[in-house]
Amino acid sequence: MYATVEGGNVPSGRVQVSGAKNSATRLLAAALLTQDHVELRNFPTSLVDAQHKVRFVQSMGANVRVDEAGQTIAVDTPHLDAADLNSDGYDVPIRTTYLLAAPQLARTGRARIPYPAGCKIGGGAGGGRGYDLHVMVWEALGCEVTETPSYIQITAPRGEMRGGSIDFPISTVGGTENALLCAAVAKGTSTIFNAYITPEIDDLIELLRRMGADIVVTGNSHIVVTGHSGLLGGAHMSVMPDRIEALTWIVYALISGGDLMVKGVPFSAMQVPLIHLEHAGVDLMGSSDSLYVAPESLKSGSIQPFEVACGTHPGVISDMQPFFVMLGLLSAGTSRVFDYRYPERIGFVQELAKFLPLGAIEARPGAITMRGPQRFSAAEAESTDLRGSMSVLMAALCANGTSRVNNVELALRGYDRLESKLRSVGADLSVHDAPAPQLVR
Ligand SMILES: CC(=O)N[C@H]1[C@@H](OP(=O)(O)OP(=O)(O)OC[C@H]2O[C@@H](n3ccc(=O)[nH]c3=O)[C@H](O)[C@@H]2O)O[C@H](CO)[C@@H](O)[C@@H]1O
Ligand SMILES: C=C(OP(=O)(O)O)C(=O)O
Repeated sequence: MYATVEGGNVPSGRVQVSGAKNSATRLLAAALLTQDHVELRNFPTSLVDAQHKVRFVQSMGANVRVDEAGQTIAVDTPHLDAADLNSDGYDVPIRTTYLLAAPQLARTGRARIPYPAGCKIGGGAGGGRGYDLHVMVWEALGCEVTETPSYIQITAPRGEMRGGSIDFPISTVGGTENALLCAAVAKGTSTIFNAYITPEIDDLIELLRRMGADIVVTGNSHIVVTGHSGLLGGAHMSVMPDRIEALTWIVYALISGGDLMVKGVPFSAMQVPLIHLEHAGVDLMGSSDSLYVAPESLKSGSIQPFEVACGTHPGVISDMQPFFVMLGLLSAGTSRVFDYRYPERIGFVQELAKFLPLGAIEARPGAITMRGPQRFSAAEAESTDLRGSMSVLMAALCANGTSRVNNVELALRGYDRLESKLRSVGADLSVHDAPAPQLVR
């Protein structure tokens, strides 16, 4: 899949932020922890990651009805089992497959899940993204874990998970989510130490509570879950808006010189990133859920050079790193972005450099330097990861002329209805559902 971009159009209009990928995909997993009805509103139904997960849980027997127009899904799961899938059935290119273990374990005491995939942004032992902490969660709750070539098998020898103590050695989003789901249906009490509670995990806790789970949170890292010893009840809930998408639109408006009304901004989930924008000289005008971004938002007429370090919430999270890089390229001087969480998340820089003069940007693990202000020139580039792909698309949208971005499905993993949203504000991007044609030189 590739995108062609006729760049240089200045965007103008209103854009609605969709439900968050990093909430929706785990709420869908939680929705399987019951045989009753669960309805998820503000669900990003066109998101590639959500579609993969819906397809996989359907193949395991869940009944998921998708209402695209209403951005809602309805989930009923009287039966769920992955035991009959063939090995191709486990080829699911998303990260959060580990969250599909708890719903199977709660029903049958055994589970098979695809290996976690997702963006190749390093981070784990050996350079890949690890899943050892998920194995740790299952084992802490009394399960045995076997890794086969096609899938991971998890078995609760006594037919159900038993409450236990889970002490994370690092702050882990996925690990905390997995621990919550498993502990909610286990027998007995589980304690999660050094949990990492992001806004999306607050969403997950809220849905689990609505489904009847007993979860007590103390401070921001200690959770006690009194297990239900089996499945929970039904519930309704709305997925929180995507804070990374909100930042993406704000930065796009700033670097393109456009004027955008960004609707559905989750302010409380992105206070620190917004403070960093203010420090870079951006004057954001907003209402309770919207921000208006226009050339007048730049108090001195330009973005001021800045340094930002990405870490854990409530700070600037690593998924926002490429958008601060884009902002730095437009700043009046040298800006730096440090990524302490995913230091190897720099692959996109060499693709972005194709749109820029030599020396405009350079990267080493954990640190990216931008020398602005720059203008982008049309180019052909590859997508390296979700946010990197989106930042390259942004460069193409700002460059005069025709650009091509290959493997754009990576961006579509995280941006719901991207093509139509861009078109609605006057930008010209077309997604082609075919392999990228060879370049004729
Ligand atoms: C689907 C989703 O929500 N993904 C987000 C989540 O990823 P994800 O949940 O994978 O990130 P974690 O917070 O778990 O990872 C933190 C660190 O722990 C490592 N680790 C994690 C699990 C494990 O079993 N072993 C291990 O070594 C990771 O490689 C990383 O270095 O948080 C990342 C950091 O904010 C974001 O970039 C991703 O968008
Ligand atoms: C890295 C990301 O997601 P995932 O963990 O799903 O690969 C992302 O959302 O930028």
